[in-house]
Amino acid sequence: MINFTQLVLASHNAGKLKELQAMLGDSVQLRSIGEFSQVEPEETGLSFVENAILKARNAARISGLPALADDSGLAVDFLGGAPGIYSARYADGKGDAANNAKLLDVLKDVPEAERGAQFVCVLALVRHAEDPLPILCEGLWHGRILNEASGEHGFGYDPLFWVPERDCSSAELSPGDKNQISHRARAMDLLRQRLGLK
Ligand SMILES: O=c1nc[nH]c2c1ncn2[C@H]1C[C@H](O)[C@@H](COP(=O)(O)OP(=O)(O)OP(=O)(O)O)O1
Ligand SMILES: [Mg+2]
Repeated sequence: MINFTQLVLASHNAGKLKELQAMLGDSVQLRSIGEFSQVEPEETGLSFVENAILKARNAARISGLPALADDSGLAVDFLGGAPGIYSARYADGKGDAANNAKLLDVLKDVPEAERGAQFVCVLALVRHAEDPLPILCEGLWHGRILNEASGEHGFGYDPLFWVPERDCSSAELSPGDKNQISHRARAMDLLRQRLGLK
């Protein structure tokens, strides 16, 4: 069993760091790749898995530490799974508010029954940059896209994502509640099992 006490998180997204560190607890310290480099790798893969591995390898190479990457996004049924791996770049890199505005606009005449969507999270863990056997864990979270933003917590598309099991938006959940049930929580649960942390 590999014993990780320090991992570099291959992400420049502060929301992910907060959530993943809260899920891991004190046994593993996540260090942000921002401590080592501000340069973000180009996400050239065609799948969440490819982009997660690419980001993890890049962070391991730069930091010299084992690296965890999170590639995630929102797959909207009506849009055939878009924006998917392009979720962060949906409004051409203009950020979360612009991404959300674009999604609301694209779906503006779509009825509730056709607004189903999933958050997707793939976690990739590599022991070093050339690791031939990355650990991969996936989590999905089913919900639907609201007609307007609601809630202040979380990040990204959280204000637009209706969570049926809680009858509120993902941004209306407390951070602790979101971390129990989200796509990221499900992927992290599998990762902890794989690492023997539970
Ligand atoms: O729990 C979530 N709640 C709301 N939105 C979320 C969530 N999880 C992913 N998302 C959205 C944010 C971003 O639009 C895209 C991830 O894109 P993704 O490339 O994986 O992350 P990123 O560019 O923000 O940071 P980085 O690549 O440095 O890890 O999906
Ligand atoms: Mg990204």
